[in-house]
Amino acid sequence: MLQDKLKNHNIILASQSPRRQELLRGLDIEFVIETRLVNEVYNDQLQGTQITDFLSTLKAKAFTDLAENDFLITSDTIVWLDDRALEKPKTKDEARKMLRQLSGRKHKVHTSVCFTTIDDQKVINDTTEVTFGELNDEEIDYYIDKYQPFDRAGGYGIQDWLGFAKVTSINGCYYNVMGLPLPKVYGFLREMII
Ligand SMILES: Cc1cn([C@H]2C[C@H](O)[C@@H](COP(=O)(O)OP(=O)(O)OP(=O)(O)O)O2)c(=O)[nH]c1=O
Repeated sequence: MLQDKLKNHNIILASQSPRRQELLRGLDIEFVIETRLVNEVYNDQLQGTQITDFLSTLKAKAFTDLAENDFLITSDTIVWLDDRALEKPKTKDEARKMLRQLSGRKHKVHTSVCFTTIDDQKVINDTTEVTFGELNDEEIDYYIDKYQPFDRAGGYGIQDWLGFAKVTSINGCYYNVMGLPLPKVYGFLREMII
């Protein structure tokens, strides 16, 4: 089993996201959490998964002191709509604007995961299509005030009220929307860890 092979490795999840921590725990893998400050800036020529590939790799760059058996996992998620990335909203107005844009439409959620060891680095990504029903202003304000989605890409969490009430369909991995494409991560670890 993967769990036995992983005993020789020190898995580090470099993420402050409570969702990512909870999701990785779901794979029954032992890991430690270590976060470092990263300035998440990218070239605006990048599109879709190019952005998340770049940012997940950038998050790994802060770890210049990996030990022999360290296995670092960094990740990034964006909402992609009308050829633009919706990241985490900084203000209530920004969140409101994002949710109005997402209302009644289909968008993509891209997540990349970067795996780094002392002498190797690989990036995988996954894309899920999410369709929202119509959101009115009362619902949008209720959601923002109660759930404060400022730490969630696109200003929403599929795992909370808005997801329950308004996501009418998804095409692809649910966990990818929450921040980690778990079956892909598990498959990758099984292949890579010997
Ligand atoms: C779309 C969506 C995003 N999210 C979250 C997952 C990520 O935490 C966040 C996207 O921001 P990220 O910049 O990918 O991650 P982060 O800053 O939260 O954490 P870290 O860089 O330390 O790993 O949005 C949800 O929880 N549910 C959703 O439905």
